[in-house]
Amino acid sequence: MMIQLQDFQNKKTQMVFIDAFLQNNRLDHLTQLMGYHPTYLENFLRTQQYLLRGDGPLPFHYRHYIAIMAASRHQCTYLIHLHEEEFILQNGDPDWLKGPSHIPKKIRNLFELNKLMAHRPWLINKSHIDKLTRGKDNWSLSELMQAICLMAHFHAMCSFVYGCGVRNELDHNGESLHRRLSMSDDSDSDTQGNEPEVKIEVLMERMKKLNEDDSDDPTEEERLKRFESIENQSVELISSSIPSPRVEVLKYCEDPEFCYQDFAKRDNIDSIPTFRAQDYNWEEHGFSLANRLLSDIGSNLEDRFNIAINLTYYTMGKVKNVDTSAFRCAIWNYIHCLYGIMHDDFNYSQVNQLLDRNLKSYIKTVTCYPERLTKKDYDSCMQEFRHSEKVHVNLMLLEARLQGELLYSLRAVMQHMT
Ligand SMILES: CC(C)C[C@H](N)C(=O)O
Repeated sequence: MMIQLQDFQNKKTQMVFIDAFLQNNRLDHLTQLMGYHPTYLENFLRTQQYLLRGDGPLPFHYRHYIAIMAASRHQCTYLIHLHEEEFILQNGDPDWLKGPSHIPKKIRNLFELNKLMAHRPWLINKSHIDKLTRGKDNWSLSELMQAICLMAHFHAMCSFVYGCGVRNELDHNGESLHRRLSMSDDSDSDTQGNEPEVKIEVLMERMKKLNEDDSDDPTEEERLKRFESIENQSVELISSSIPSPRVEVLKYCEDPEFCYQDFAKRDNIDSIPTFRAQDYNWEEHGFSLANRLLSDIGSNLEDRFNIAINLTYYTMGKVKNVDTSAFRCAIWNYIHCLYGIMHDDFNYSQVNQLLDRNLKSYIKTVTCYPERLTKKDYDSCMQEFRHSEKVHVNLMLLEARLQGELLYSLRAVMQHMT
C-alpha cells in the first residue's frame, strides 16, 4: 500500500515537472524542491502562471520587473536573475535593468509599498493606496491588485528560497546564495543558545495531550495576554549576521537598509493595534476583494492556502500515523504573530509547547529577514525531521507570510474603496 502511494506520488511529481518545464522553459531548483509535495506544487504553479502569464491588466514585462523589485528587498539574486531573463524575453527595455532612473515613474511609485509590504506591512494604510491611484501615472485598482499579489508572492518566495537553501541555477553566474548558507563555521550567526531540541517523541506526547484536553477555555483578555506574551518573547530571537546589500540588488530598490522591526517594538505603538483576524480575514474579506479586482486570483490563492494549511502525510520523522495538526497550526499562527496578526480561535500557549526556541528562531529569520539565514540555522532545527518535512514547513511559511502581507494590503485597499 505504502509502495503504491509512493509510486503514485512519483508519477504525479513527474507529470507536474513536465508542466513546470513547459511553463518556464526549465525545471528550476525551486520547482524540484517543491516536487516533494506535488499536490501543492501543482497549485503553486497554476497561480504563478496566472500571475505572470495569464489574463490581467499589467503588461508582461511589468510583471517580471515587479518580481525583481520584490526579490530585491531580500537581496534574492536567485529570483532576480530568473526574472531579469524573463523580463528581456518579454521584450522589456534592457535599460530598466540599469537602475531606478531608467524606469517609468509609475513603477517607481510602487517602491514604497513594496518596501512596507516586505518588512513592516502593518504600516500600510489607506493613504498609500490613495496616493498610488491618483493623478498622473496612477494605478488602476485592478492593476494595483495584480502588483500587490505579485509582490507578496515574490517576497514569500524569497523566504522559501533561503529557507530551503535553493542553489543558483547552473547557467546563472555570480555569487551563489548558497555561499553564505554553507558557511558552517559562521561564528557571526547566532544559534540562540544551546537549548536542546525537543525530541519528536516528546512533541508527540504534547500534541496528544493537547488534543485530549479541551478544558482550557481562556477569556478574551487572557487570550490577548497569551498572544502578546508570545509576541514579546519573539523579540529576543535575533539573528546577528546582516549581509550588506550587493550592487546588483541595490539598483532595484530604495532605502535598502529598511528591514523588519519586531511588531512588539513597532513605532506608533498606540496607533497601530494588533490585527484581529476576526475583524479582517482572508475567507470572509480578502478573498472576495481579490477576486473582485482581479478575477480568479482570490480563488487561486485560496486553493494554495488551503493546501498549505491542510497538507499532511500523518508522519513525523520516522513515526507514522500521527495527527500533526496542532504542530502545523502552531507554525502557521506563530508566523502571523510575528506580523501582529492574532487569531482568536487559537490558544497561543501552544506555541511554546510545540515549537522550541531553535525552531521559532528559524521561523522568525526565514519569515522576516531570510537573507540572514545560515546553513547552521537550517541544520540546528528539526533535526529528526526528513528533508521533505523541512520543505513542508517552508511551504507553510511561504503561504502564511503571503497571506499576512495580503491581509494588511487588502485591508488598506478596502479602506480606500469605502
Ligand atoms: C511539517 C511536518 C512535521 C508535517 C508532517 N510530516 C505531516 O505529515 O503532517
